[in-house]
Amino acid sequence: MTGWWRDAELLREVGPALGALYDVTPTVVIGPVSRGAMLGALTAAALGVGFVEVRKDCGPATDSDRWVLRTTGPDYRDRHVVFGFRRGLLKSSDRVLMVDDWADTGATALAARALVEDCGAHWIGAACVVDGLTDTRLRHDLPLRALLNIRQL
Ligand SMILES: O=P(O)(O)OC[C@H]1O[C@H](OP(=O)(O)OP(=O)(O)O)[C@H](O)[C@@H]1O
Repeated sequence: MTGWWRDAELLREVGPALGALYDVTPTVVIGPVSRGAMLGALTAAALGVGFVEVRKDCGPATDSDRWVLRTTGPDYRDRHVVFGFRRGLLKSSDRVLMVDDWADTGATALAARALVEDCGAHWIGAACVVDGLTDTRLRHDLPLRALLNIRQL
């Protein structure tokens, strides 16, 4: 999928398209490293809001600020990944859109939602390029919306 960004037109259009998946306008976009961060930044720029990178296996040991951290359930590679960011980057008044390239188990998106809730902020949902959810209930429960379903690839 990373080869898609080589196409200039697709690169220009993907941020606005992801940003249009929900009617609610976010005040901030978040995206997990690495591809979610790249796409999230494009989406935030298209929406005219800021962006927060959800970092992987990184935390307060690197600085003195307070962090929020969540460990995923088993993801598509059966890993338990610790995601987080500095607590001060999200305010309780924020409306937060998560962006990623694809979802499989949904473990990454569930951890991102938990982080947003830990900050007392409003979670809008996850916006992905490809919906490959194995547990289809998560599509509604997260919620998760996507530009493509994996069956279309
Ligand atoms: O629904 P899940 O099972 O959680 O899987 C989806 C996640 O996995 C991929 O990231 P990956 O961990 O491969 O990181 P990368 O973007 O750095 O390649 C993808 O970019 C999502 O973030």
